[in-house]
Amino acid sequence: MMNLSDEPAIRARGLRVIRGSRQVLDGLDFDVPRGQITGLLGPSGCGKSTLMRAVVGTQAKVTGDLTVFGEPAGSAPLRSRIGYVTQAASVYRDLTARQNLEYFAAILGIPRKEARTQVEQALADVDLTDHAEALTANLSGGQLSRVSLAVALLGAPELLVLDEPTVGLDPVLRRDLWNLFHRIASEREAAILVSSHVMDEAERCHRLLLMRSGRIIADDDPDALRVRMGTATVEEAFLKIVDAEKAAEIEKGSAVQ
Ligand SMILES: Nc1ncnc2c1ncn2[C@@H]1O[C@H](COP(=O)(O)OP(=O)(O)OP(=O)(O)O)[C@@H](O)[C@H]1O
Repeated sequence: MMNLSDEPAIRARGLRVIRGSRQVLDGLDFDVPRGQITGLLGPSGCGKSTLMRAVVGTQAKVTGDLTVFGEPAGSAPLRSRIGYVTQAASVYRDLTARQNLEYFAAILGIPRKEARTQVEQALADVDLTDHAEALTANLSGGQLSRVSLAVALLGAPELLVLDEPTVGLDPVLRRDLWNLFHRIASEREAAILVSSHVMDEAERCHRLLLMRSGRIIADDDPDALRVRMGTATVEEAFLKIVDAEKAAEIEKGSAVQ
C-alpha cells in the first residue's frame, strides 16, 4: 500500500489547457515529489506559467487529471497548503513590506503572536529586514518580488509554486534564494515547483521538467539527463533534445509529402 508521504505533491495525467483558440498544454504526464525542488524549464511561451496556473487553480479550460496532495487542483482545502508567487509581484503598494506581510498573515488566519514571528522570519528569509518599514511602492523590482516571495512563505506551505522568482536579481541574492529553497525543501519536506528560462538554474534543482511548445520533452534529474545525453551541461542536453526533435519533425514532414 502506498504510504501517504510517498504520494507526490502534484500528479498530472493527460493535462491539457486551451487558451484563446490554442492548445497551450498538450496532454502532460508528470509528478512533482515532496521534499524536492522540481525545476520547470523551457523557452519563453512554452507554457510554464500556464502549467503553474493550472496547479494552483487559477487557469480556465483545464482538462485531464490534475491533483495536488490527492485533491483536485484548485479545490478549497488546498488554498492554505500552497504558496504561489506570480511573475508580477502581487503586493499592496500603499503598504510597507511588513504591513503587507501582516495583512496576508491575518488573511491566512495565523494567530497574532505566531504571525509576528513568521513575518520576522519571512523578512529575514528574503533578506528584507532592513527594508521592512519601506512603502513597497518605493522598493526596486527585485525587492518587490522578494516581498511577494515572503508573503508566499507565510503559513509554512507544503507546496511552493514559484514563477521565475529570481528574474532581475543579482548573483548573490540569486544564490541566497536558491539556498533558501533548498532549506525549505529539506527542513520542511516541502515540494517546490520553480520555473526559469535560465538554464544554469537547472543545475540547482533535484529534478527537471524540460518543456517545449506545450509538451514535456525531458523528466529527469540533472546528472542523469547530462549522462543520458552525453553533454557537460543541462543547457547542452536541452539543445540536443530540441535539435533531435526538430530533425524528426522535418523527416516526418518530408515522409508525408
Ligand atoms: N490569454 C491568452 N490567449 C491565448 N494565448 C495565450 C494567452 N495567454 C498566454 N497565451 C499563450 O500561451 C502560451 C504559453 O504561455 P505561458 O505564459 O504559459 O508561457 P511561459 O513558458 O510561462 O512563458 P514566459 O517564460 O515568457 O513567461 C504562449 O504561447 C502564449 O502566447
